[in-house]
Amino acid sequence: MKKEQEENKESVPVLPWMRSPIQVDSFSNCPLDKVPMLDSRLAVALQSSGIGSLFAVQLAVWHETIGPGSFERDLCINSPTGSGKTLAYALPIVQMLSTRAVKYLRALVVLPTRDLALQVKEVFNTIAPAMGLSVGLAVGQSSIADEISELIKRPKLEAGICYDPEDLSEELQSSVDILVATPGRLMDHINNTKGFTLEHLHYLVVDETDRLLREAYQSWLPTVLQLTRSSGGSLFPHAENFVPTTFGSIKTTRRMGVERGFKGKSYPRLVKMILSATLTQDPSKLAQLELHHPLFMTAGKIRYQFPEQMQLFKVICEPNFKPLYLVALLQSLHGEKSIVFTSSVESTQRLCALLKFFGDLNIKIKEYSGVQRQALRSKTLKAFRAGEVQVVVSTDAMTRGMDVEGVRNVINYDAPPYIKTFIHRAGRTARAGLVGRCFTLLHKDEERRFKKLLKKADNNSCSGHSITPDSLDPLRSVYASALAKLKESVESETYKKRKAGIRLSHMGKRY
Ligand SMILES: Nc1ncnc2c1ncn2[C@@H]1O[C@H](COP(=O)(O)OP(=O)(O)OP(=O)(O)O)[C@@H](O)[C@H]1O
Repeated sequence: MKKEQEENKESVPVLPWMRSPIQVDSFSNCPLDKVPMLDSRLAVALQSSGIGSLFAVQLAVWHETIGPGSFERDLCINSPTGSGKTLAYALPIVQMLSTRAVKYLRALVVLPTRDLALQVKEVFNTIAPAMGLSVGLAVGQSSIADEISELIKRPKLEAGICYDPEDLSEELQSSVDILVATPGRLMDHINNTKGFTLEHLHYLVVDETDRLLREAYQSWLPTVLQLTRSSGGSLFPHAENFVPTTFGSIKTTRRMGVERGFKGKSYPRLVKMILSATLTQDPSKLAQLELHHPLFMTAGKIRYQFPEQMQLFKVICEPNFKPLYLVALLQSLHGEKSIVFTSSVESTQRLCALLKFFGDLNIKIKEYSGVQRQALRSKTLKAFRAGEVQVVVSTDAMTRGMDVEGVRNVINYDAPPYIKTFIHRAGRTARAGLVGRCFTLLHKDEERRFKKLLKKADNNSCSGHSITPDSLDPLRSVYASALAKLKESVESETYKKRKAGIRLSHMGKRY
């Protein structure tokens, strides 16, 4: 409810700087050889990963960073799902850091989940090595010891000499220039890892900002800002080791009324880039980021947008027969890669079990949710990416940012509760300018609410998609037996759980 109020309240931005944004859609795709000042090594790396031109948002951000904008302002980017926001920030950061003389941790990218962080690291991996830069990951995928050995370089010690551990910690150095992290593991390293420091940080990217700002995660944001804040003298004591590029440096002139006390003075500062397809416009939330003379970049007039190539459909289902409609719909899609979203872990588990009891549907279906082990989630994603799995039934754990090539359909098995959820779920398809379809299964009495929800977004025309009796009727008897099997399996599981619970409570009494 609170989120819904926020969505309505924010339709006209309160903050003056948000009312005159840079319109991203006034830019168009630009071939790499026409991108001003793009390092030729970067162009080669991009081309070898199949990228021949920059998308609109990438060019717009390039303009404000490497181009005339010269990283003068912090960037707040609201651009639709699949429009290429990751490269939009990765490219200028990599190009800027390529001239660095000494290796320090200079760029930090924070994401809300492990899978997203892994994905973003892959993007950096396609361009950073070509520029001599290394990228690290702090997400808790491996043990903390393994992660530390990836992130921190130890000095080579001479055999036979006794070293004071305190002296050694002074000599520890970062092995990476860019770190992609989730807040929890980031805080672990800040608090406990010897040699891990943010004192040389020049770039902070907060991807999926609205989601990250909603969660406090051990006060990660105030901590990062505190650790990178000026302490009176030079903001970055080792800034002299950072050689500014010929394209513009991150030395910036503070403006009066923006940061008091720095009028006319120029010095390096922490550059922030925040991004989302549904960027918050709430002043109190944005204030937490302590933005420097922020520049708002957005695509289109309405904040919530479905990708242009997205087709929206609603499927009206008979009461109690939604699973039947889902199966008929999946069959009509003939094994195209699809994601089915449900409203909860329990709903995901039950729907997956029910689909299995339907017998051989000729479609490989897997479950994905936040309560699964990371290894299992990664395995599912890998199989889905490879096309070995055609349908993933997921909770909203897959809603944001996940980029799986070839997803043609998103199916809202349970209607999305908020427009933000709808935008992010639907945005798993129709990415990078490709076509995609989003189906929402509804009961008749949900239709009005759904219509209201859609009105909040641009590109919102939604057609009816009917599932014909021809495709439903042959499935009815299988459905009845699948339901009976599910009921049986749920009852046996409940019985087992209850029994285990009784045993545990007995043990509790005994010990
Ligand atoms: N210039 C480009 N040319 C071709 N493909 C691109 C280009 N830039 C990005 N892509 C591809 O577009 C897809 C979407 O990019 P990305 O994941 O960065 O989108 P996004 O805007 O961050 O989406 P979301 O809001 O859902 O996180 C990816 O598969 C990426 O490889």
